[in-house]
Amino acid sequence: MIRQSNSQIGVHSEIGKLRKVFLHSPGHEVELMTPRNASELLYNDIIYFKNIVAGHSQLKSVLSLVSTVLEVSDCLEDVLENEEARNKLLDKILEFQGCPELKSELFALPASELTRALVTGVPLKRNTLESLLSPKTYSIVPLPNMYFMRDTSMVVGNRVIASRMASSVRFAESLIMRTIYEYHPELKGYGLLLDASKEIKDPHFTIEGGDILVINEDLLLVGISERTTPKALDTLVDALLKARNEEKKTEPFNVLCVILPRERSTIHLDMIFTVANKEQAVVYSPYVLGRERARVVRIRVKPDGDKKFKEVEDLILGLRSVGVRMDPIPCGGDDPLHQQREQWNSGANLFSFAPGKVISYIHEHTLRACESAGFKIMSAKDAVKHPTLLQSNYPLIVTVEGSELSRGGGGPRCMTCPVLRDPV
Ligand SMILES: NC(=[NH2+])NCCC[C@H](N)C(=O)O
Repeated sequence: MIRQSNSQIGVHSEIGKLRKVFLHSPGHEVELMTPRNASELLYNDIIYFKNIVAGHSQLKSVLSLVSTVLEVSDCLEDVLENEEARNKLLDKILEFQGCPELKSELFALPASELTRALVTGVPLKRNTLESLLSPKTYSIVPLPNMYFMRDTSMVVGNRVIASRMASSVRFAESLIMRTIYEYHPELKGYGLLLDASKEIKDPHFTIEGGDILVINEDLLLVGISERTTPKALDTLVDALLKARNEEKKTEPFNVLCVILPRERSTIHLDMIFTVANKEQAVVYSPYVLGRERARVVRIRVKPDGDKKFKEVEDLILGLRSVGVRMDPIPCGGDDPLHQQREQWNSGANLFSFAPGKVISYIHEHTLRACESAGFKIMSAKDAVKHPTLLQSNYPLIVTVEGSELSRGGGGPRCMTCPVLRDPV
């Protein structure tokens, strides 16, 4: 059953005024990384903890001024009080981590300690010859990517997608999110649009939130990438069709699929394209507009299930073909040198908390391009001092310190998972 008014879940755009958002403030789990395991843990480098905490808390303080902020560990702790939730989640995590013998010990922990154990990991006990000689360090691996909340679940329309992560080091994160959506009193009851988290055994079925952009009620942008497969997208399209038919929607809907290069800096679509205002998007021009631009396939789906596939010229024209105007603002400005350097550090990855109100890292050339496109720039520190300026009627970018955060591999959009936005 879908609740419409006083709905506690609902995302119908990338820019609607933010009401509720998930964050995870990075903790000890990111300090457990070493140069040896950084790349396996999906990091570009080991990072300096104090600086990422400082950068992230700037993000959180700005978002707290404009929206309810849900800390995922608080929500996890809440649901772990529920025995059924605790049981199911532990079974799933222990199964894929291959250590069911830890069940009774972990089950007995208070919710706060169990939360900590699940996020910062459980070291392998060296109490048998096998474990003594094992190359593993952990029975349950820590979750240093958890502050990239965007990827592990997403709200599309009034329903939730639990992701199937491409990398096993992130599996537990999506299982945690799935459990929160199923059991948390503030969030439960909305029904899953797609539970991809259960597809752990199928490597061809992966889908992550950084690849899904909700442009409007009838249009999704999806990256087909190292992280999101065509098979998962086909399933999502069918799930959307079914949900829309249940909701008695009579309009066709469109999905624009952007086939991304498989490079470290383009793991998700939101690394090359994010929406900053009603008709403006920050883009990595070489892959959106240039000669090396990504292929884009439009899928048009009618309520009777009829699907038409068509390759379009580029993403901006693809958007035009479905009635959406988006003027590109070039990440890094016009110089290919700055474009590459700033995109690598998540310069195209911005987060909108209202139409024309955006959070970005500090990238000089990208910010200058945004200024030329009509945005004023303000630091997070100033925003906290003068919060009324966030309500101004001009387009505004609030900057957070991201030089260390970005080395985890993502930017402001990656760190946020909107749960509720006002309609635009
Ligand atoms: N939506 C995003 N672009 N997320 C970035 C995630 C970065 C993270 N280290 C990973 O590789 O999974």
